[in-house]
Amino acid sequence: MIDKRTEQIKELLPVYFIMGSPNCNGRDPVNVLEEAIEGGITLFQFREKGEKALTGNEKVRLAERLQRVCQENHIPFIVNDDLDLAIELDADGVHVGQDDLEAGIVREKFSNKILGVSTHTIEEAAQAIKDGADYLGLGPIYPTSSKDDAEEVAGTEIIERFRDHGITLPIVGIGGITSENAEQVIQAGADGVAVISAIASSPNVEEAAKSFLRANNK
Ligand SMILES: Cc1ncc(COP(=O)(O)OP(=O)(O)O)c(N)n1
Ligand SMILES: Cc1ncsc1CCOP(=O)(O)O
Ligand SMILES: [Mg+2]
Repeated sequence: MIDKRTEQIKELLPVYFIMGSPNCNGRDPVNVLEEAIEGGITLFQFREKGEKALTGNEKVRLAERLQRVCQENHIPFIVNDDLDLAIELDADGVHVGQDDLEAGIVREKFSNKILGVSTHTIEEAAQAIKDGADYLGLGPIYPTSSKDDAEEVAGTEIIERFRDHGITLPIVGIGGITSENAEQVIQAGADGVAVISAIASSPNVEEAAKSFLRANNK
């Protein structure tokens, strides 16, 4: 039986927008986020990484501004990697990968919050599920220029493989996803798509977000 929490998490995943200041082409990330919300994004992850990424107090201040926008619009605010920041801000959740803090430790220290885990193999997924993950991030599905240390491109086959192994946890595909290929990701068995550049770098952020909603038939 699929429980209520799983259903609630699935509802959040259709258009999962991820960004930080390096992804916004010099624009104020607050404006970019407001436009993406206007376009219908369903979840937001603050990922302050890459060239000229903010650190220390500046990072915290930006996170607070973005969190406020999320709160005003009832969009859950997820923090990438940084559990201390998530605890400090009382964020709605954390996303960790295989090189980050162990998911089990995050679950212990940040119980009752949303926990997302990046996995690339069935074994990693089994461990993430044991650790209490709420959803799995699978990718990169397609080539991406938003993550220097990305693993090899996995294609939509990785999603089909996880589903064929009986993994029923909510899944979001990530990496090189555009409104043109998003439907294939959903058809492979994902509950949503996680997107950086196709929304953050778009000349029309609101329209870009809307185009993902259409691709997901939402
Ligand atoms: C939704 C989602 N899925 C996967 C990732 C990638 O996480 P990770 O492998 O830890 O890489 P970084 O994003 O930390 O560079 C993600 N952030 N979100
Ligand atoms: C964070 C991350 N993890 C795997 S691919 C990726 C980058 C996704 O960015 P884009 O949507 O611009 O390809
Ligand atoms: Mg990480």
